[in-house]
Amino acid sequence: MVANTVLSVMAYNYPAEKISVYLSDDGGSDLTFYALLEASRFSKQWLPFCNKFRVEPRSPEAYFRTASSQPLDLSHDHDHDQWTFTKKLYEDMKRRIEKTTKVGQISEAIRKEHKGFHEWDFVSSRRDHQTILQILIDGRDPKAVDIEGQPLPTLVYLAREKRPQYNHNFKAGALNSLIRVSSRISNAPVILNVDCDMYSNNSESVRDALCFFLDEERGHEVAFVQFPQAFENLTKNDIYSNSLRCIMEVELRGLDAHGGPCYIGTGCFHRRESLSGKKYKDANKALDWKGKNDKGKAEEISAEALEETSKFLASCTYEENTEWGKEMGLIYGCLVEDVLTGLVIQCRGWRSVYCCPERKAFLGAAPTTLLQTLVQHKRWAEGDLQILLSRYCPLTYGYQKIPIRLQLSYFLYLLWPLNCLPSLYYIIVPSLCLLKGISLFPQMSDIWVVPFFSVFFGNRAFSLGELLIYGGTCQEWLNDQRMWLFKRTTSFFFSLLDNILRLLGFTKLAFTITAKVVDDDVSERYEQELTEFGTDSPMFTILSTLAMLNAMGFIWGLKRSVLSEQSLFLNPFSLQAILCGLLVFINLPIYQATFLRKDKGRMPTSVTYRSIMFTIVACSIALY
Ligand SMILES: O=c1ccn([C@@H]2O[C@H](COP(=O)(O)OP(=O)(O)O[C@H]3O[C@H](CO)[C@@H](O)[C@H](O)[C@H]3O)[C@@H](O)[C@H]2O)c(=O)[nH]1
Ligand SMILES: [Mn+2]
Repeated sequence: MVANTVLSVMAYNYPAEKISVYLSDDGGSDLTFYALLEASRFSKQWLPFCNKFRVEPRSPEAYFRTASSQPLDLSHDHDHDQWTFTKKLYEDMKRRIEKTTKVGQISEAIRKEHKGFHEWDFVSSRRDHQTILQILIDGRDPKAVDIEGQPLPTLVYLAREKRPQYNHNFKAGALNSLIRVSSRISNAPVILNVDCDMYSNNSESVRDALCFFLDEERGHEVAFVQFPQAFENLTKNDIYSNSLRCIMEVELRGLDAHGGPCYIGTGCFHRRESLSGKKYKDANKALDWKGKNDKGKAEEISAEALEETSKFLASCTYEENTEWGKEMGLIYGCLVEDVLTGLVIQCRGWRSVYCCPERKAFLGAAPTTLLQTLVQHKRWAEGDLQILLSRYCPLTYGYQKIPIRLQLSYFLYLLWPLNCLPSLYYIIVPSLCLLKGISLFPQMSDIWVVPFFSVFFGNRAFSLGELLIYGGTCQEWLNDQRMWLFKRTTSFFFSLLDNILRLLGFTKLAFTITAKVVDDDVSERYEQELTEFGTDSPMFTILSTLAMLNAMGFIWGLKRSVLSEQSLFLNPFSLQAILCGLLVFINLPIYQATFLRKDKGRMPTSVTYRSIMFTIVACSIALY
């Protein structure tokens, strides 16, 4: 995966000598280093190949998967041979990397191939090691050329120093190390940041982004150009609502109109100055692109010397008593460091741009199980609420710095966690009250039902329309509704709890990396759009308990409204029963997973027992 990410960005349609690619390996693994070494060798074939055949996308894996047979327009036999040869080279490389990964360690023969492997003699664990900095391709070196003699981009491997006693600040810390190290080695004025689970899908993106930065009238105001996140592993009806279709297609465009999209962590081009803490006004004077572009003082010294002298920039102690993480680079202490950093940059007077070219600029891997999605959203929601409660709250921090429209737009996300409270209320209370016989809503014949209905159905119809316009399906909309429900009762609820615990001083931040590898039978169920439970998690206990509660409420509701003498319109319980009915309908996959399914992804019996117990307790309290 990493090799493909790297190759895809090395192969941008842009002069290679102006591109430098840095890989940050927070896992500090020699296997990753090995994969990068293989990629650096293969790039000598791959880059000219991409140019010649106008390859798209430029991740070899993705390209050869879609173009598994040769393109038809190859004119010469020679071209055919080159195409087949490159494909074979790629497959050989892939096989070697997979074999080594399976064995789990680097063989002696490979270790001899590069001096960099010796660094791992001193690595005691992935949480405790020195800085490892290796320049695999030195773009300044006249010998660093591809098979056609054209220059190659610089390629650098970095595993920053890790020590157990230091706080590493997760991704933000990794990016800040990269910013410093790259400023010594290449110091390019524009930085692209891509997650390791994505690849460039469009070789023109660099040029697209530069169009905004270099715009004669307004380019100098632009701090970052954000591309939407898109995923290649979604199912037909996007069962876990991972496409974030509405956010990417509607909301971020809206933010763009209000002063600029937020920074969403990946697929984003930054102006280096905006990341180094400069205010827009100050930076403006220093905007001398040509002068910055040459490699400056690094020109004379050798790659080894450059490695040695740049290492300290990625050490644990470098940031002590500096503004890094506070005013400079990405801001620390927040689980959505990206959104926070984007907000701070905008408040310094810069603007940002949202760029959605027809051909997707980046494609990534979305979570493939329900639990992964819920955990990911818990992390996001937790970070969002953190911003809301911190001194960076857009309303106060952004006051008179960014337009009020933009301040309010941020609340769209920052209020996610608090959303769990009304949702839980509407899920729990009406059901319990049905059991007890308390009527909450007016009768259907009452005039007050009109505003209630129009808000509820108007809102749902609107979201359905939005989704359909942007290419979704009705089933996808239904899945989306279900995921909203699930996220609100679990992810958002837990993120709220965790925030409270953190404010009370009980817990520390933990970044749970979104898992990427799953078993074959799990991915098979994902393809079939079967909701995956299968593990015993408190999140599932909540979902299952609520589903049972709603079912009880619905049964009682039917009894109270249908079996009574009053007509549906006059019965005080009918609205409550309808609400429970809707919830039961949306929860159908849960009942199915609990009572009908036999596969490994069904609801674990432990969860079922526990939730039956909770439901009985809740019902008895309500009834007596
Ligand atoms: O200690 C860490 C943790 C994460 N990462 C990197 O951060 C990226 C994102 O992590 P991932 O597990 O893929 O999380 P996602 O939930 O997919 O990330 C989304 O949400 C994050 C904010 O929580 C953003 O930073 C990401 O860009 C966005 O894709 C990956 O490239 C990781 O390698 C680190 O370098 N060091
Ligand atoms: Mn990711």
